[in-house]
Amino acid sequence: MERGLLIDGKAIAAQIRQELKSETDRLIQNGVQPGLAVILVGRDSASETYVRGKVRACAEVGIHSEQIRMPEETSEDELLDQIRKLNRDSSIHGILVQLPLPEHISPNRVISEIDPDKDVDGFHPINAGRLATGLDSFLPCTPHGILQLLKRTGVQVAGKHAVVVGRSNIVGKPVSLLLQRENATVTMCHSRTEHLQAHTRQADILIAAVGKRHVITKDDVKPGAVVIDVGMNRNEQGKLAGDVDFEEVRPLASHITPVPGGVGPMTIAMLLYNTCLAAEASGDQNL
Ligand SMILES: Nc1nc(=O)c2c([nH]1)NC[C@@H]1CN(c3ccc(C(=O)N[C@@H](CCC(=O)O)C(=O)O)cc3)C=[N+]21
Ligand SMILES: [Mg+2]
Repeated sequence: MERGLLIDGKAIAAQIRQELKSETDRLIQNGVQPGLAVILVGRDSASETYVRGKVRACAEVGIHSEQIRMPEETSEDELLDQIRKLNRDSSIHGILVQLPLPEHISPNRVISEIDPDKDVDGFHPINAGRLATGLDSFLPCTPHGILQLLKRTGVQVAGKHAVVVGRSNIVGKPVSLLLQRENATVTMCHSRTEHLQAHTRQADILIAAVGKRHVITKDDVKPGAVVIDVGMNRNEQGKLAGDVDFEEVRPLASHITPVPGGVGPMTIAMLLYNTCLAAEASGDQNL
């Protein structure tokens, strides 16, 4: 049987970072160095790893980055104050508050406090609404990264049936909107979907964004499907596993993303992209 081609997110993300390096050089020559602030509240080892990855990627591309670490006991008001300060800081074009936040802080209140023009995650309700109504907006990084993987791999999206498993605000909902915008026919499935397999087996493009290790197995996939694995599941030892049973599904798939090395690096690349976009827009306003 034909083996599924690997969609190499690590390599495609490296290519995008290289493109963004030129963009950053150009912006710096015009007097604006893109700047990203990453706020991390509390200590969470997975979050620490991701934030390190973001900071390293910024340095590679020439984006100024600031890490703001706040203790676990930080109050919601203190965090909101920090965000307002960054909203006013003209050297910062993008603000990211690393999720999840401690239990006593409302992520919705926090995200809503970020200036929508600095919301490089694309999580602010203004940006979510702009995306849903077809206006220009910051695109959420993981969904945008998935679209870039499909585009740069030459996968045809228009007219195809995409099945999205998962309905989160961060991945499932926005990726379904982006796929529709690219003229796919989209089915959304979730934890309460009956006969899930009957849906996933119809997919020309299957997006697994469930958050459970290896829930998608070979019986869930139509032969020749393109399989995108958004899962980032860590076991007790911290080892990463996707939502897709990669070894089992790969032989059936036409293309498949690995975990790690698939969607994850693209999420960071698109964050850098949004930060450059924000810096560019700020420059326009200052002309
Ligand atoms: N406000 C906010 N924005 C986010 O974008 C955000 C967040 N909060 N909270 C956590 C999730 C998770 N996330 C990842 C980014 C990169 C990788 C990544 O680069 N993964 C590598 C592996 C990294 C490793 O080995 O741990 C890979 O898949 O190859 C993974 C996960 C962004 N998130
Ligand atoms: Mg503004």
